Amino acid sequence: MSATGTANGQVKDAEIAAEQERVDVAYVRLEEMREDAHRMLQEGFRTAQAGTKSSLVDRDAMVYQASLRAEALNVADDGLVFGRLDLTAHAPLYVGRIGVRTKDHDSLVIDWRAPAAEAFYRATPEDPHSVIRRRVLHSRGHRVIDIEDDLLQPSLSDGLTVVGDGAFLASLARTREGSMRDIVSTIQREQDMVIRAPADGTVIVRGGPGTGKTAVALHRVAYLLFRHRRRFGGRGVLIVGPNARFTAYIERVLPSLGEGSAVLRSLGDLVPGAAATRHDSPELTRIKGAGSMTRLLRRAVTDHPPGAPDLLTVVHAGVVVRLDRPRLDKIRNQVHQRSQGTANTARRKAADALMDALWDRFVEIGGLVDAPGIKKHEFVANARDQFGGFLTAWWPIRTPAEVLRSLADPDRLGRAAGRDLKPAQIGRLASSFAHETDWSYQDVALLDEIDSLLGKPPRPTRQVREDDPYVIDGVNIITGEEVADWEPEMRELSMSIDRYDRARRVDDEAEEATDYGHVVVDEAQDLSPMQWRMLGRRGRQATWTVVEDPAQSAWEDLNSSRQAMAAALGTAGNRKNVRPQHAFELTTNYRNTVEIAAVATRVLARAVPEARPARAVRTSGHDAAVLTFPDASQAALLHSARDAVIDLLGQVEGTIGVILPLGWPQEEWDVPDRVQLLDVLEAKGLEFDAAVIVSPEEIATQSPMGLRTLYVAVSRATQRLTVLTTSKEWHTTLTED
Ligand SMILES: Nc1ncnc2c1ncn2[C@@H]1O[C@H](COP(=O)(O)OP(=O)(O)OP(=O)(O)O)[C@@H](O)[C@H]1O
Repeated sequence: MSATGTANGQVKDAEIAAEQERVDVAYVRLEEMREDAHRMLQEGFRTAQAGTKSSLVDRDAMVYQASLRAEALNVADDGLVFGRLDLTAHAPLYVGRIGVRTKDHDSLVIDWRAPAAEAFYRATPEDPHSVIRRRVLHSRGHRVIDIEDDLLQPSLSDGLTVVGDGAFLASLARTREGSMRDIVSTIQREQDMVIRAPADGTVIVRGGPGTGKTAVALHRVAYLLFRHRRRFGGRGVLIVGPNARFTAYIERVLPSLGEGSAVLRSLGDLVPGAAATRHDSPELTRIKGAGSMTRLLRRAVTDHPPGAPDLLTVVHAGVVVRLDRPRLDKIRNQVHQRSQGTANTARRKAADALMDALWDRFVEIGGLVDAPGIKKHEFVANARDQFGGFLTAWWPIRTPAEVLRSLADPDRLGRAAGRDLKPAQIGRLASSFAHETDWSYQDVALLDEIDSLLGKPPRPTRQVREDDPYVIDGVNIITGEEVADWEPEMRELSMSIDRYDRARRVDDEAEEATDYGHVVVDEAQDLSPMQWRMLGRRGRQATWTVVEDPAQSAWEDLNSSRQAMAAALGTAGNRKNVRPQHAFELTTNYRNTVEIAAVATRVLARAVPEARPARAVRTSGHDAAVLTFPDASQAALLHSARDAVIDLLGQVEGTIGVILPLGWPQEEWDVPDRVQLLDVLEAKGLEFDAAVIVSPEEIATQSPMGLRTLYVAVSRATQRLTVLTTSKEWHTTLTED
């Protein structure tokens, strides 16, 4: 039965009041659960005072679990219950942010991720999953303010009231506050299929702008951590987005779902100690991102390091033994070949090889005639004392940053590049590495590659090994570590320090775990092969969720990138090892109004003629404004953009994004904080209530994938879009079908 007319309001109020009673009961119980969690936390701290080592470990685990729980319970306090299902053969079920049970373990609210909640998202009139009526409860804090019903089996609905007036569509039109929100109460069926897809292998999600790819990927993380906590909670979940602006935009979603344990990183800050601050030019991006950089970097790591000596001289029994540069180079090459390029780890091998070569040379030049009967180990013991300093300079322990900076020398870069690059490219690439203070996004992937080629530096053992041949005058010349002749108690102490260090390293940011159980990659269409290699190293055993829209790709050579992606995900290679892959497509655009989507579709038709646009569902009655300023200068266009912003400030309440071509000045405007100026690459994945696009003609032509980048720009707005162009032709392109 559908309530109509003035009665509608009263019926609805009565229904809301009834739901409120039910919700209040859940909140009372939630409060008790929070008290329990706090008691557990305190219990944990009391155990700490008891003080034995094993109780400390128990304490840590207990406090950790209890604080996670307390956090999740706090988060659930806002809009705890958001759904109700009336079923054919079961009492009504309530769906909420977390599961709530009575003291006797009867279910009051089921967690949205639990199997029983699936029907809330999946049921349709064609496939009702025994649901008669689905009801969404909209709340503010503890108060239910609106309800919206869907009747799935009208023939069975006797006695059920049906109310609602399109609150879902209305919720899509809400004002944006600058950061993304969770969508638990309104997840759509096709989105739910992705969120609950099998945990094995790889899930690939494609869809146009605004189809909820990012939202869905984040909810999938919450789902996986809830259903497979042991598996994914232990090894960790990594979420990677394109840039720091984007990670700041999405960082509140998981905490709002009670999930604080996933690691969120941008492509620019995946490598500890190297934060990217800029994008390279399209040409340099293409060079640095290409898979052939692997070869170049391997050669750079195995080359003679800058400043390394060209001559080793030792004197034994009056015999002068020399190893010159060609001999030294040969030794270096052999050691690298045997150690497969992990240069830092190979220092001990290098020391051994030098010793062998010195001895061979000593014999070769007749040393045994001058010092008859001398044994190799005597010669070696003597020679070692003389070559400690040489070894540190000739085989230095290097950092990735030093190696990359060393390629600012065009000769060195030319040697490393071999035939992979043209001379002009070498010059431009070399000067890009001369930046002293800032790395580019692509540089970060190169640093990571170098890190894997260098391997870990030899680790100090903190144990005295008097018999270690490389301990000279109390210093281990391989690791650089000082070793005193410690008393046994000291040895004991040093070992426990070591244990402590290892334990601490787990939550030390600089040494964070690099092999995750699950990796989520957002905006994956933009990744270069080198970036895929960087991600692959963080998920060697991982399952993956990859989210992308090829039509928004800024990366030119999608094919090479696809191969690198398959290698990272373990979906390439022979059939036996191939991990299963589940592909999904999202088809509804929840962000743009129909009017804004129409402009985006016109750009898409030029950028990727064969692509199918997603379907926008919300009409606003406001067409996009495409304003033409023939022959306007950059300054004049920026001035007009500012005027457009001032107009928009009166039209929308939330955020306004001014999207500029790459390299345009992002000048200071005297405008409220809700206005942001950014370049097109920074706009990836973001959304604003209103967007102002400046110079589509320049965005479209300033890189080979410019049209696709423009497609990103025009699909950011939820309510209003203004475009400023100097070109009549672009005016026509954007306004006429
Ligand atoms: N089921 C839903 N209920 C309510 N809002 C939704 C739903 N799905 C998506 N949205 C909203 O639509 C907007 C776009 O979602 P999202 O940013 O995840 O899209 P996307 O596919 O990642 O877009 P892009 O490709 O442009 O990065 C967000 O504001 C999101 O909250």
